[in-house]
Amino acid sequence: MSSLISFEQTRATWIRRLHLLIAFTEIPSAIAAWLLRLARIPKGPWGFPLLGSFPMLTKYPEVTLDGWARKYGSLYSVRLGNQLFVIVSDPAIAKDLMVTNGVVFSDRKEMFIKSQTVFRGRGITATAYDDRWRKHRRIASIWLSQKAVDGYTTVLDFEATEMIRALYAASDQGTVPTNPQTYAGRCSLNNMATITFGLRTDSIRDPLVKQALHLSREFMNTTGPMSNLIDFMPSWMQKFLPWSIKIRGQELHTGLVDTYGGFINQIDLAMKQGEKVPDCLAKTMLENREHEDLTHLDMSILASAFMIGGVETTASIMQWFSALIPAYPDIQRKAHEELDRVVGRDRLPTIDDEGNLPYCHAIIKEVERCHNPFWLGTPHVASEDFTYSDQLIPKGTVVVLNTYSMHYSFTRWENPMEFNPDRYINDATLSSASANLSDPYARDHWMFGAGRRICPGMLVAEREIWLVISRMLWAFDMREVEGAKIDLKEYDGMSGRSPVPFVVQLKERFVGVGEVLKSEGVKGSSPA
Ligand code: HEM
Repeated sequence: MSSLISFEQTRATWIRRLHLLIAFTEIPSAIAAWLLRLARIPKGPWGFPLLGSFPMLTKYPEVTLDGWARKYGSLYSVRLGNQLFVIVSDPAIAKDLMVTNGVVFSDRKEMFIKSQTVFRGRGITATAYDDRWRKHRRIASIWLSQKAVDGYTTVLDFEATEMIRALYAASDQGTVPTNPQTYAGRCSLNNMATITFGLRTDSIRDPLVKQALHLSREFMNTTGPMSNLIDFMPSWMQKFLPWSIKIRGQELHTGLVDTYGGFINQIDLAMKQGEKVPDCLAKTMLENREHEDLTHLDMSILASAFMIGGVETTASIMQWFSALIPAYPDIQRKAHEELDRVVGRDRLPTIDDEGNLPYCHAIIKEVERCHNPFWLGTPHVASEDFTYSDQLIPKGTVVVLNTYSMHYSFTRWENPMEFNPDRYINDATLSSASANLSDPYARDHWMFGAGRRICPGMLVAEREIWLVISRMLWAFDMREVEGAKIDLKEYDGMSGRSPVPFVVQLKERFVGVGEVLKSEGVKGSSPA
């Protein structure tokens, strides 16, 4: 017995040292995983309760969590450093916890990098479930409600056409292999910049495109929900150790405040000088700053949440669509046939056509199922002890929605790994409506999260994505470029995913595409 204790004690000491080693040196995950395996970490249905699973979760944590879900079931726990996580991989459990018991499961963890360093406890997404969150979410809703989105759909329409026209010009009748990623990024950026600041960029060469896309990419690369060991270390370690990620987080914070806080200052000055300022989020915040008690930092970070939450995300779906679709000529043919029949060749599809184009609508849902940019969403936190199915979820537990397992579920979908829009052909709902279905197994997908913290930008996101993808399908026959295979396995980003750089051949689908794009360009004008 005593030898067992001393063996366990020795082992525990070694394991503690091993963790310190990892913490101090941030050694590559593969070596760390090997070392932990040598230390014979105890495994069980509740994951790795004592030792932490960080090294197994650094690259594509969703894949590891999916493997564990298949082994341990739809509700299991994992410990990373000092933090307990519960991983939810089933729609009914997700609904029970995050929707039905939303009063308990709507808090956020104060992540050291995302919440404390980059967003400084602001920006809605990283805010605790408190009065500040309610206030900021209410202000954001003024610009994200159905009425607001209806009001600026002309902007979304204009930017989608602009994007297709720019791609048409760049690809030069399909002779120039083209990477659509920056075009998609600029389209989403212009939409959000118009809504947030009443401004837009004129071309992909505008310096703001580079700066804004860099900031949102850096955010995706530094704020993974399970990828920064520093987030799960004691506060003295966070404070005093020289973590490289800390410097990146601080630089990102400064970049956001300089860039987006700078626009707020310009708008403030213009308003004080009596100049006409377009209606936008920044103007709403400045007009209400005293009444709502908003500091410059509050406004800068709220604006940053729009410029991050609303750019990389929608752009990512447009990019995944562009990367996937060249491999499916039959699917494109079916979409083209539907577009010819319903829309014709004299005009572009619009928002009003969506209900009459079920196959194109299904393609979008299927892209979102197969390539959710946020596989692990933004985790929620239990604000009190909660017992579920006889298992205690202690206060402070981080609850992760494992959408990877839910989207690739063999129980819900036939051949889930296959890209097949037909599975959604009878689902005419928008995802924002599908999220309210009472049967959680009937929901289309979980890309926008769940419960009280569900993405408030769903309505605008869905419209943007529809306008761009339906128009790309209308205008182009998209093919892979010979010798430039598109990689769908690897991807960029820690918290949000987008494809690694690729090129496609964009051939005009029929003679006359250019004429329609030219005339639609004349019809539309930027409201910004
Ligand atoms: C494809 C596009 C988008 C995806 C996949 C997406 C996904 C998400 C997810 C998963 C969450 C966390 C939900 C949860 O906690 O359960 C979220 C929250 C949020 N999203 Fe989006 N989003 C998208 C577009 C947008 C847009 C266009 C905006 C516009 C400003 C936006 C603003 C926000 C904000 C402010 C939050 C924080 C909500 C809160 O914590 O209360 N998102 N989003």
